[in-house]
Amino acid sequence: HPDTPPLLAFKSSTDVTNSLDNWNSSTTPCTWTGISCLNNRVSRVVLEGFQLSGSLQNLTILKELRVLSLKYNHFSGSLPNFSNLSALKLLFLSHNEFSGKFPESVTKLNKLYRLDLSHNRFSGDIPVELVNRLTHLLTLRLEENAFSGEISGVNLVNLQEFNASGNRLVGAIPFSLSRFPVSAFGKNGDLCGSPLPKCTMTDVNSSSGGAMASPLSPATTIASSPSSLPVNTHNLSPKNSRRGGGKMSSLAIIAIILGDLLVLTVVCILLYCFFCTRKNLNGSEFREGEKIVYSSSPYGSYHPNTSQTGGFERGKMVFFEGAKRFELEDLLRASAEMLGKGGFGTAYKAVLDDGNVVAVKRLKELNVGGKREFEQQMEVLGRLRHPNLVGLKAYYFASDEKLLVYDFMSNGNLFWLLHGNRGPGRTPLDWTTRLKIAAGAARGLAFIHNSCKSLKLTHGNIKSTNILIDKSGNARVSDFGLAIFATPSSIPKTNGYRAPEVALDGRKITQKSDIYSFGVLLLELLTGKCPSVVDNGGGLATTYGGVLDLPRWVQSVVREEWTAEVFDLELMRYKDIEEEMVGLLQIAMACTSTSPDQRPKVNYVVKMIEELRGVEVSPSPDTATDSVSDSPAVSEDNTCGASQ
Ligand SMILES: Nc1ncnc2c1ncn2[C@@H]1O[C@H](COP(=O)(O)OP(=O)(O)OP(=O)(O)O)[C@@H](O)[C@H]1O
Repeated sequence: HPDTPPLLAFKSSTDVTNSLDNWNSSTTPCTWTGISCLNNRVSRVVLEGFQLSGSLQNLTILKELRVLSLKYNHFSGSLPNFSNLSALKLLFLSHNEFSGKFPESVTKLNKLYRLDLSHNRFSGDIPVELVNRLTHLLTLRLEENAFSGEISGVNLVNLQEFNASGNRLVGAIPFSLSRFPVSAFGKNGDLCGSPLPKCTMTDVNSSSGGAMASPLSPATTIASSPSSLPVNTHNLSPKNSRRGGGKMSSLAIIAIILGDLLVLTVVCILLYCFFCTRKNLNGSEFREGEKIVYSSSPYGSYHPNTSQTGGFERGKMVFFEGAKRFELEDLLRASAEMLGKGGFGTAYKAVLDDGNVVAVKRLKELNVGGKREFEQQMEVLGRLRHPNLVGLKAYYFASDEKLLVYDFMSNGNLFWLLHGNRGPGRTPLDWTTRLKIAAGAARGLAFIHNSCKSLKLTHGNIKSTNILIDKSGNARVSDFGLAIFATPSSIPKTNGYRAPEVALDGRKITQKSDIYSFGVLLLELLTGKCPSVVDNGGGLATTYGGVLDLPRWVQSVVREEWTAEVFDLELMRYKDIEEEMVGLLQIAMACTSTSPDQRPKVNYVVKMIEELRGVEVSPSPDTATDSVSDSPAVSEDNTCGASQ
């Protein structure tokens, strides 16, 4: 095994008491005390309190290492160069006797999200600029060392846990750290600013001997972005601000003016490009805020006093019970904005003159069949009313135009919540919300599956863009029942959610295949990975038809007994949720069984999800009244009635 030699060398140089007695070359290291593997490479070394001493040098060639925890040992000296351990996510070295400067090589580990160097003998300045590169960092523990100098330039927005008490730090506490308790800064040289008392002239003077003498670090002095300035203005008294004036502040002013001019120029160029592009756009469909988006449709020349529109047949607008009525003309007059294009057509948000907001789906050429067939299907769909479904309010049918009018969901879709804006400014999707969405979507699907026993209704296209979030934050399933109109191009055979029997044998969509898609959706919630794109990160992805096969990937990781590895990094910040995450993972894996017969029925799926936490993931009390539609949920018989 490639990792055996470095591990045995590590044992021989550090394990004087022979605590690691089953470490020998006759077995694979994956079975040794404190070692776990992923894809047959050592991914985890957890040796806490084993009385080990000496150096970590031999561990630095374990390239696949993700977790290294050596708390409560007697390791000493400087840390070796860790930059080779580029997969490292968790590094716990507390309660040892490490010394020397802050280990700069650690700041190159850009996947790191927990770093604990506390209770050692590290000293010297903290290289703030380098530490700021660790943008994923959730934990930074440096307490009980001998670090000195300033931390005023620290800017780690994602940090959940921070402690620098028991050091020799001085100067202002930056704004990004001011949310941590007083205890995180206690027993230091002379720190000041929130949460500690305000900085005074003396604080500034006393810290001026350090390497970063002024609380105005060079980086913040030249920043023209307002976000980096409150750190200093917030913590300094006006007197101190004046003191920092003179040469420095005129330089700063010039830098700010130049920066702002640059920003202004870029904005002007962007605006110019934007308006030029809009001018050149062919057709009106893509223009936001325009009165009529359907101008390429026959309605462009519709005359209200005749039943014909420029040679086209005038169709009829059919409303479902409880939906507020409006005329087709109202819809055509509405200002509209395109929400997106899907396999079945284009969706628009339309604001009617009376302020009512609806979503209009303009179907493209589909396998709609005749008018009667279309109407029958709409009658079935229009009667489905449930707090976890997006209600179909009305439809319009003419030979050349088919429109579906839905309640508009103001909080976007699950795809965007999970994958949108994955970067520094992202708001993470917390675990409770994920669980609530999973439960809501399961209930919506259950209502579809149960609503008409004789028809065995299916959704046919479960995926994260079809799980919308209403104004109360509840999940609502949309786009149900359109799959029967699908043409080969409207739903790709392999979109990551497709059950294998449908994708490979072309068998028809069933309730069992819906359950498979729902299982993939649960995996998407758990892993944060997008099933409909090729995953290029890490070489772990198992793909078929060019897209990530999320169930197969998860199974391969779980088989390696490294279940924790599948969960979305974003979820690592929440404590005590492992049990619920593993519970939901088991449900997802049952739903994505390759054999349709082994997949659970939807009622059972709902029950299992609800039992993960109980009442908290139930719909909020105001859900029922949140529906834009006034009509109550209909009975089974009503749903079947129209289509039989
Ligand atoms: N009722 C609605 N309220 C708010 N947004 C909606 C509504 N219906 C659809 N959308 C959004 O409009 C966009 C396009 O939706 P659409 O259903 O046309 O395509 P899709 O979901 O990407 O693919 P498919 O056609 O395969 O379902 C999506 O971002 C979707 O979330």
